Amino acid sequence: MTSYLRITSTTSSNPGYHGEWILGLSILDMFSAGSETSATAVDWAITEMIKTPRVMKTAQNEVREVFNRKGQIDETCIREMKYLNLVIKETLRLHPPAPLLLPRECGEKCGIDGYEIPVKSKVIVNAWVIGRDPNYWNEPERFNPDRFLDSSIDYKGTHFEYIPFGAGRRICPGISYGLANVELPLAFLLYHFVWKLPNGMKHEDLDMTEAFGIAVRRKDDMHLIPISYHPPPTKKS
Ligand code: HEM
Repeated sequence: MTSYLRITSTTSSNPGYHGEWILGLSILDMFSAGSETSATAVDWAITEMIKTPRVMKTAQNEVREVFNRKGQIDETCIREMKYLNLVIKETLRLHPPAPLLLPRECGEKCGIDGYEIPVKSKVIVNAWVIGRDPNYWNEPERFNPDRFLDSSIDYKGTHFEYIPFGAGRRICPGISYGLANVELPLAFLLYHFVWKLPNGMKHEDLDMTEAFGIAVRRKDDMHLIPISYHPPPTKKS
């Protein structure tokens, strides 16, 4: 996204000024890089929770407890939802929405695992495979948010076994905004509805096939039945 560099190197007194056009591009970057990735993460989080009802129940209990206690539903409550945060971390481990990050060019000759990587080689880092590497993760294919309990591993690109937002100078600049775009919709979906599979379908039979693309979504849309949740009446003092 060269637009970020160029916006600082041009001024309105400059005859070649393209500031508005570049700003437009930056905003377009935000929408294109930010919406598909966040939507994909919400989609996979719901899918994994439907497949693992214990996790759905725990997350839903937490969200309802916080919202009902606070008496309001807004982003200030999200910080209290520790388990929801674990669910999102685990979702991004198994389903990093941008699984191949951005391509890199090798700046100097180096070696990885006995392979010589010549200078100027294009290098693609597979965050999807790294997140499922049995050398670093116990039962890597299992959706288990508890693995992040008491763990210092986070999204900031310093734990190379977990890089859903990438790492280094090209790390995603939209981490906080991206997470908010996942946390809030998920909290609302968990708060307001009980989710059921249609036609007597069992959660064990859920199809988890992925569709290949820049963002890796579910191959087929998931159909769920939402049943409205009615909060308990508040006690009058
Ligand atoms: C759950 C949400 C998101 C995920 C998982 C995600 C993931 C990523 C990843 C993996 C990269 C490549 C990093 C690398 O190669 O090291 C990236 C780049 C980028 N992301 Fe995000 N992203 C998310 C949300 C957002 C949002 C909300 C925005 C904007 C507001 C955004 C803006 C960008 C931009 C502009 C880049 C390119 C950075 C560059 O060219 O150096 N992303 N993102």
